[in-house]
Amino acid sequence: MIDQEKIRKAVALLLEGIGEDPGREGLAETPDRVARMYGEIFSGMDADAAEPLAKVFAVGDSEMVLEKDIVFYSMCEHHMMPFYGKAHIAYIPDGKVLGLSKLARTVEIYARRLQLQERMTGQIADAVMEHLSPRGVMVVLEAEHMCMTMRGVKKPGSRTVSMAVRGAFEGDSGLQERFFRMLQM
Ligand SMILES: Nc1nc2c(ncn2[C@@H]2O[C@H](COP(=O)(O)OP(=O)(O)OP(=O)(O)O)[C@@H](O)[C@H]2O)c(=O)[nH]1
Ligand SMILES: [Zn+2]
Repeated sequence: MIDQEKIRKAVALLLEGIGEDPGREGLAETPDRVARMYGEIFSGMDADAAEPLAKVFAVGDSEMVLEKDIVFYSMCEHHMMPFYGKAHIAYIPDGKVLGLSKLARTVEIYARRLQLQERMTGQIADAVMEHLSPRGVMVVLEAEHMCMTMRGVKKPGSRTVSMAVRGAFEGDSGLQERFFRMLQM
């Protein structure tokens, strides 16, 4: 559970630490604003992917389903700076499909935490496997990390691509190629 009072105190201290006066007019409400903002951008801390993934629809035989270009914003756990980009998720149903919005809701749950891109990629794949039990799932995330663009090595435009495969996609380069072909369509 997010402790807004602790965040407010920490932000006031942070302002002092960078040499600001937390009491000056423009900053007076900043600790409270940041606490509310963190409540929003870390809302995934209190969320469980079991909830969006609980509602499924029965289907007969079905081919690969790809939900692509799901925009996400997350925060890297090393610098607490944003990383953001797109998630692409494919699964091969085994008699059940998800409501279309549910994969995007699952991405939101894992993005709105302090994250590592690779861990988030695996968590999305594992959640879909666990709750939908499809024949297989493949997740690709592409993102720009502000800790690499605004500071540090300063390489704007560089993107990190991560992928996770589970079930039928594991070791099946043909299926993985079909994923990338569908992504390009
Ligand atoms: N693998 C991985 N690395 C990340 C992610 N987000 C940030 N990083 C990296 O985490 C590393 C932290 O490295 P450190 O050497 O501990 O920190 P630093 O001195 O600030 O490093 P620089 O960013 O190189 O200045 C950096 O290389 C970041 O680019 C992520 O999602 N996945
Ligand atoms: Zn970082």
